[in-house]
Amino acid sequence: MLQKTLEDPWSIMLVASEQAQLMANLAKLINASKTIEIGMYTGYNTLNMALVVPESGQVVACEIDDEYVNIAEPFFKEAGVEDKITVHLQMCIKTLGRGLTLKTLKMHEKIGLHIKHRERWQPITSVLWSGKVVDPAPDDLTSQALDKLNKKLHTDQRIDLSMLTVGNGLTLAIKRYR
Ligand SMILES: C[S@@+](CC[C@H](N)C(=O)[O-])C[C@H]1O[C@@H](n2cnc3c(N)ncnc32)[C@H](O)[C@@H]1O
Repeated sequence: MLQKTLEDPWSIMLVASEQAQLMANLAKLINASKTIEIGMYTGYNTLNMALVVPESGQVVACEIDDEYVNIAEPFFKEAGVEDKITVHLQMCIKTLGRGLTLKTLKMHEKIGLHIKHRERWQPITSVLWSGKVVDPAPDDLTSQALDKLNKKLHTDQRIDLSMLTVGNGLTLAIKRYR
């Protein structure tokens, strides 16, 4: 899957392997049985999650580009985890509107979603966006959105935050219980 993805002109979108490994370990730590991937791309992290959730586990993957779904699905099958994965080929907002409650929630902020969730923690990738979040250009809406999200999370009293300089930046937002 990795090799196939690296042939794609947009392979820069691929999650960093050390991020994927950390998220898999965290998912194991909390015994996650359901995960959602918002922006699946060629399915690297979706497969990563499907390999760590239990047999009865569920991985929901949102993707709008069928080209990526077509790349991903044979690899899910080859890994023997296709029964755990449900791919929704549509705008993620439609899938998320179905009242999913999930223990681990990966939000790709480029999608521009603010998700209110009831679960404990949420990893968010690409929060550094190659450093462009430091001084977003006036026409760079993605960097502006990420900068806004980072600042919002930083002051949010409902969560504890860890922003890791791994890959393109990984934020772990952990809900406070008190
Ligand atoms: C940075 S890539 C995700 C990388 C991926 N999570 C991985 O494991 O490597 C973002 C993906 O989100 C998809 N996407 C963008 N907007 C979307 C939307 N509104 N709903 C669903 N998918 C979306 C894009 O087509 C792209 O494949």
